[in-house]
Amino acid sequence: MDIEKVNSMDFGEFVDVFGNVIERCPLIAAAVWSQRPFSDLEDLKKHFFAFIDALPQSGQEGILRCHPDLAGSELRRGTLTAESQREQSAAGLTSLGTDERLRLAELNAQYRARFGFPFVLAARFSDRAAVSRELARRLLCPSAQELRTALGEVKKIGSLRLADLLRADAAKL
Ligand SMILES: NC(=O)N[C@H]1NC(=O)NC1=O
Repeated sequence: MDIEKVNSMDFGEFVDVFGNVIERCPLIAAAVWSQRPFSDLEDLKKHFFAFIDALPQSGQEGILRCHPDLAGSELRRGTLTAESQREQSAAGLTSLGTDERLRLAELNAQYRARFGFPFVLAARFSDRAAVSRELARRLLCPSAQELRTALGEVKKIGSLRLADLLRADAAKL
């Protein structure tokens, strides 16, 4: 999809297409639409990220809380968004053995109890061993640093989703 196509989208179409660039936060796409036209993909991405950066800490933590746990109950129940399902599957989290799943669940619970939001990691840049390792490592980080790290991961996830959307549509042309 070229940027002219993006710039020509009405509000409803834009939110339909870009509403899950940031997991379960269509409000961000709704706000970004008002800032069109965009010069290119990078510019579009910058608007998504600037919105996140401008939020107060409570809003940034809210974004993190919209993310499902990695290898958590939503994956087991089949209620993940299509994007999250693909990402967790790519990291091998859909085929964990019981022990590994329970260990991740325990680490996820400890992380949430410590920081007040779920552990977020761009699963497509990772694999099942690295997810546990990172989770155990980040559990020990100071809160302010951890908020920054987690928001960086949200941006990595968003970048990959935006790139997919623009590429996928190009393939159809
Ligand atoms: N908790 C968490 O990191 N979830 C996200 N990570 C990812 O790559 N997709 C998600 O839904």
